[in-house]
Amino acid sequence: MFHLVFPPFVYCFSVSTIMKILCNPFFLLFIIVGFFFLLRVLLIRTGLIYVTKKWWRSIEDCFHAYQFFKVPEFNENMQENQFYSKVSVYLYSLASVEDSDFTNLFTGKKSNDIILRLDPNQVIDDDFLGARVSWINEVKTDTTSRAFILKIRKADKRRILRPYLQYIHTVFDELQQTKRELKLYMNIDGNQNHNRRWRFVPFTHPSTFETIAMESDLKNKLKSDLESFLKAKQYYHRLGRAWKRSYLLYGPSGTGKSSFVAAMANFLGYDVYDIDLSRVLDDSDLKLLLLQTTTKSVIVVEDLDRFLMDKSTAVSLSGVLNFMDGISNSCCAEERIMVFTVNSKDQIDPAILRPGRIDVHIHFPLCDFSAFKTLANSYLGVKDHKLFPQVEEIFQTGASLSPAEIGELMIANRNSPSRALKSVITALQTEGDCRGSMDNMGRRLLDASSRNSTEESGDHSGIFSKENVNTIKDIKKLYGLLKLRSKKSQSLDSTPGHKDG
Ligand SMILES: Nc1ncnc2c1ncn2[C@@H]1O[C@H](COP(=O)(O)OP(=O)(O)OP(=O)(O)O)[C@@H](O)[C@H]1O
Ligand SMILES: [Mg+2]
Repeated sequence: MFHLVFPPFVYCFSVSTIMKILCNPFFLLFIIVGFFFLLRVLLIRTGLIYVTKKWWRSIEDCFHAYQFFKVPEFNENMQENQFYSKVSVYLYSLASVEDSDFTNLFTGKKSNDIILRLDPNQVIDDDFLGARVSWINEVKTDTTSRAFILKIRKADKRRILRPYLQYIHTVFDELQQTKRELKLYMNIDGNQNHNRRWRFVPFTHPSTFETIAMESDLKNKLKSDLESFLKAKQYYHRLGRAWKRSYLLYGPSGTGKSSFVAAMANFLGYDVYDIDLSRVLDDSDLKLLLLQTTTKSVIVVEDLDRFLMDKSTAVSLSGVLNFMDGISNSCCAEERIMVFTVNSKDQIDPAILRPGRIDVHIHFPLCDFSAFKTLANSYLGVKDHKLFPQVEEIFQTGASLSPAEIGELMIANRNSPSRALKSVITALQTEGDCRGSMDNMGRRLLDASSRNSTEESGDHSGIFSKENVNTIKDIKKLYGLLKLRSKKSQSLDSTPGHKDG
């Protein structure tokens, strides 16, 4: 038989003493705090906290009346609602997007950037002046129309709505100043969707004025032309003119016209609207597209001459003219640059080129020795080389290639500048000489001659017609003559009376 024997001090705690300790408020407080601490740890560790918050919120929601404000993506004229874009930028800057239950992840502008995108009908919470508001990313699958819905408590509305909307404007402006992600808009097939005609992707073209091989004087002139355009809002308004400027880029294929458009957009920080004329239904569809562009944008129509000559577009000449004039209308007038690219001005109707429709004509020639040196510097990191004199000599014979062709040769041989230069020399001697043939050299001569005659007399017919250019010998003779003349003239021929930008 065993007996439990406790140490003597245990017998000191009588039941009444234990009761006393339990009823001690400090002990009770300690127990309660400890309990809540453990509960919190449990909720957070297991993620039950989120479930609890959701329950709590739905209970809370039952005791409040809410008001809803819709911010649609387009207005009734199908023009983009600027406030929608602002809300979008604002919401993506919120930490709650990162904390939300579900978010889409996409590659950003740089390949190692990751950006978050809301799912259709996803809800994002925000706090403002102690009040909680929610945004719903409404996407209707049947109409593809999108909107943000602001949900705000009626009790808070009077106090916070206006300052909150103002706050969104301010945050947007600040974010725009620090980083603006440019967009490249492309028109989608007119038959597919009559409402949403533009689709965009981030505009990531790396071309800048520094990477374009172009006569430095001309480049500087163009830069200051754009700079003064940016500052000329008051000036244009005082004249009662739309704050816009139109450029015609003309020259053979691969001479940098498209790259220049990208450089312009990057320089101005403008979005690009690239109009594919083959996807435009008719003249009024083209106007609708213009109507749906936003301010601070470069609107580009590439290869206009090809479309008009091949008739591979449903848009007529008068449609194009109306489109060019349409930008003067108040609805789509502000802060827009319009750019048309063509291979040659010869086939273009003079009505398109008239002052007011085109303000600045920029010629993109095939490579000369100076452009070649710029390319060698940027593609190969070579400022001077023992093969340069040989290259210069070949250029002097009239042989030439486009910057695109020379660039490709340099990229392919970028590990060995000597090999790259040798391959350029070989190409100039073989293919470059072919440029002296009727098809290419003749075109260049006609291009150059029409440019000179345009600048000097306003006559588009050109001094040299194809019939006059018969033999390579003739061509080289004429080319030498033209080179002398073209040295005197400039490639930037701002239309008289339009030096206002
Ligand atoms: N002047 C230039 N300076 C630097 N790179 C150039 C230049 N011209 C062409 N390139 C390079 O050649 C390639 C083609 O140029 P781009 O597409 O701009 O020519 P394009 O004149 O628009 O041709 P196309 O008339 O065929 O559309 C680009 O990769 C570009 O980097
Ligand atoms: Mg192009």
